Amino acid sequence: MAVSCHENKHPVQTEGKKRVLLMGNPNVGKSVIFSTLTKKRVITANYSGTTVTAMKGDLVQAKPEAVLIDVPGIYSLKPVSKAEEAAMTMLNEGADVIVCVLDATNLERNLQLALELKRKDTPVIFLLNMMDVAEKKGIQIDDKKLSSLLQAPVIPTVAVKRKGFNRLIAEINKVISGREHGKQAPLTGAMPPVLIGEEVQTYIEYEERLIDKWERWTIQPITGLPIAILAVLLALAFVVGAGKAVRSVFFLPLLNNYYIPFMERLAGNWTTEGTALYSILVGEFGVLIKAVEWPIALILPYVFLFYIVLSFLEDSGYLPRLGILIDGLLRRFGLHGHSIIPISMGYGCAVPAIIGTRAASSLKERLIISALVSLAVPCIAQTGAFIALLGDHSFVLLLAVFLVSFLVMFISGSVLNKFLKGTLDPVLIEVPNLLVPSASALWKKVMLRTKHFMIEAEIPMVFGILFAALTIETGVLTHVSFILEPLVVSFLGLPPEASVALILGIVRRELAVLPLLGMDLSLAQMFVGSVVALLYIPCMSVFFVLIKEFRIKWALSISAATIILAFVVGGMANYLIHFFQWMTMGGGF
Ligand SMILES: Nc1nc2c(ncn2[C@@H]2O[C@H](COP(=O)(O)OP(=O)(O)OP(=O)(O)O)[C@@H](O)[C@H]2O)c(=O)[nH]1
Ligand SMILES: [Mg+2]
Repeated sequence: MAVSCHENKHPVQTEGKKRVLLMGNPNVGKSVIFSTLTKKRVITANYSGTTVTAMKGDLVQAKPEAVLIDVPGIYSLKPVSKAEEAAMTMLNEGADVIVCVLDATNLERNLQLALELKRKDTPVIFLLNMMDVAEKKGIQIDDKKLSSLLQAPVIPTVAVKRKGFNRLIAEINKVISGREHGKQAPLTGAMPPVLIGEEVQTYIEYEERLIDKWERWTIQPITGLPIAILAVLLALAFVVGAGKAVRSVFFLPLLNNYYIPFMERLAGNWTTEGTALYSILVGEFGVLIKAVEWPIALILPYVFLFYIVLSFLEDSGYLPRLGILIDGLLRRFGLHGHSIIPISMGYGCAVPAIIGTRAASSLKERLIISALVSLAVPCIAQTGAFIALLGDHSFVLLLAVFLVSFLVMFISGSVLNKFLKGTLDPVLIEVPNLLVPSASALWKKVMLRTKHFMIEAEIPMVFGILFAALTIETGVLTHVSFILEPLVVSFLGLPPEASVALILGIVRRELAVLPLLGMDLSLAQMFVGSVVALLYIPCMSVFFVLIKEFRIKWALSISAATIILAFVVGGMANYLIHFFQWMTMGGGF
């Protein structure tokens, strides 16, 4: 039996359990099925290339016990990206059964891979997913006929509503228990996908819905560009406006009126005001205060709101549409429209953005995206810190920091495109169906990401703050500031204590900005400090991801380039501001 021969092939990964592979084209619903059938939360989104590494989980209700593997999406068995290579590795490691998910709204294209998988020596169960969307688009599929043409079970499903899942589990159990094995003959002389499609599909007249109209409007440039501008502005207004409101109405009063006085009283019970311990606990960088104020009161609202917006854009299928509109612009710096997806993710956090580049088809493209995201795309935590620093003083300066970010991205992208070897493969951007995001899926994803942020941010933040408090109290910082003084004071025009931001910025990007909040800075100094922080070295987690994804050579080169650029651009900003100040004060010609 094929089952036993596979057992020997992968004893480690599946611990003797049966191995069920979930395969199919990108963006057909594999990860939704995986999350439901394993109770393991993985990220799903309405664009191709969401899953870039295989995920494993125990298949609930499987008899005998089985492991379900969510394999990155592939179009054919010839991999063109890192993610697709990972998919092929999973397939080559063998399986007891393959569950091949087909998108019912795109049957012909999906059948290409279906036929390739069916020619393998492993039983396949086909799922005809997205049946709800197909129905609304007037597509009817004769699943029984498809089943006889493919010589395998075909189960119509609506993954987001768990429709068809009982039958799926029953079919999987039949195969892995050995009851049905052998019934499936390998496919020989099958019809080409187009003919199968013609044979099993009928299109019926259907009334165009509003969402169908939006599908057209969002990609035609004449309507698409104003929609894109409106979408970006709305997203910005929502994150910045609602974030500020939540902070000032809820978090800051709670913090200032209750939390800080309480902690000060508590510290006062343990030690007396003025001692080093008191300062370390509740002073300028008091760990009891800043470790709550910074990540929770200043940053968390923005993180939460940003992930609502990003998840909405992801699940609706809007991002690839935006990608099509700015494809021409992105091609100037060696990228193409689909790169909008990792770049948008980078505005949340650079780590998943860099990992997400595994879906890209060339190393050059992966490197350019990763470099840009590490260099000039502020993560949401850092953006929150910019809003806290600049938002209350000058909205124009806040926009100016983002303008610098775009300029640096544009220039460094063009330079990298010129100097990095390799060509840009002509990639067709797949346009997914526009979907109305499900509120519960959206909520779960936002909570998952916010939880990750809190876990990732809080520990380094506590250590960073503790480090700052200790170095200030022991006087070490004064010595370090002295070494950095020519750079920080003379070149960047910042006060000497701003060196603490540069030191902490190594730990996390927002820590390169937050210490500036408590300093008495002029608007010019705030702007220069923000520009330096924006471009300054990627934080530690990003650095380690760069090493893992590329080689240490690239991680070091990207980090060195960012440090140099941060100081050069920051210094230039300082000199330019002073030059203009001098001119406007009558010193000019
Ligand atoms: N309406 C509807 N939406 C679905 C259905 N199945 C999945 N989706 C949505 O389709 C999108 C893609 O789902 P994923 O599970 O991320 O797709 P995937 O196959 O894992 O994609 P990759 O990881 O890119 O290969 C998500 O926005 C899902 O919510 C379905 O049956 N009906
Ligand atoms: Mg997936």
